[in-house]
Amino acid sequence: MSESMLDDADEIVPPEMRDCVERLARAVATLSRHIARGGDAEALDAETGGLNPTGESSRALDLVADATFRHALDGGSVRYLVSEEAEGADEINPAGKLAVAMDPLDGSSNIGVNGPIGAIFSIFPAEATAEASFLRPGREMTGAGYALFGAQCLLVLSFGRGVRKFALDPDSGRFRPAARPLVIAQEAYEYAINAANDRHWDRSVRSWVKDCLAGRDGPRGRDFNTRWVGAIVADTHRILTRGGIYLYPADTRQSCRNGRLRYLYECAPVAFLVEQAGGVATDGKERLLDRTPRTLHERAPLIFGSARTVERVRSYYRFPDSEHVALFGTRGLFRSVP
Ligand SMILES: O=P(O)(O)OC[C@H]1O[C@](O)(COP(=O)(O)O)[C@@H](O)[C@@H]1O
Ligand SMILES: [Mg+2]
Ligand SMILES: [Mg+2]
Repeated sequence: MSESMLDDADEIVPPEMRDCVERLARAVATLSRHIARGGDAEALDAETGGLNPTGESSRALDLVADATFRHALDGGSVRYLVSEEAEGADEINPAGKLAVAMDPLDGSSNIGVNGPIGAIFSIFPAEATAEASFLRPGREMTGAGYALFGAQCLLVLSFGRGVRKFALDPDSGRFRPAARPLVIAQEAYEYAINAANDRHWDRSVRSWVKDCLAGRDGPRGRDFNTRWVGAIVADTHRILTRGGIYLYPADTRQSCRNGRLRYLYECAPVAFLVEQAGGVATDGKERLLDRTPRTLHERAPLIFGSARTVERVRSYYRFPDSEHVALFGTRGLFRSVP
């Protein structure tokens, strides 16, 4: 293997995932350079004329990212690869022992405005077929991570023993680990939701948001803050760093009846990282990682973040709104639930 891309990789990355992670890290560093010297954001953002498997139009950078990761993984320890940009799973090395599902470029709508974008992936043990490798409960993944191309180029990884953050040092071209693991605050008063979808939400979500918006004058008795980056990787990173909650629930739009984000390579890796950082990820009713997708590009509702804050939203799903205020409002019986 060529020189490691990550400092302290021996201590942080399990041996069976080392080759895969080194290759992913190399692809991230390559992409970071490509984005930085891309010059004209319009060129990276150019529509290719093609649609991805979930019907969204692909941008030039989506395809560059997809090709960069494929090239980096070629001939390594990954047997099967699923990408947001390709319909089926590809067998890239029959001798490989791992299966990787990825969104090679997340937050495509931010490309043209030089906003935060990223890449996100889950790693499973490869089974005899691609279906058996991917169409299984998310909790069976053995690793997950994301790259965030923001003011810094970051790589955030978990292999089931906490969450570690690395920053790319542009001088050495290597990823340096942060001293401490990422841990999510148990409670926070900042939420992320695409409020333009208000009229499509169900009663539980609408009444939770309504109570947050009412601030200190409402049943919650305190003011909230909102944030929405439009790239799940960047919204996740903020929550891993300073707490909060993110919601992309199912809604009444045809395309979002089962949520907006794709389970295998958006919801599930986020859920894995969030749980490893001490947070909670749910579809509103069930633990996200207990879902088993039936198709590779299946969508799922996603609510995750600070444990007590997510628990509060779950209570809105469990109780009709009037009952809810009586039980959990400022003067309710269970005032201690945040
Ligand atoms: O702005 P919208 O359409 O509500 O959706 C936002 C969500 O869609 C996504 O951008 C989808 O990712 P892609 O850019 O990979 O298609 C999420 O990262 C993000 O949170
Ligand atoms: Mg995405
Ligand atoms: Mg994408």
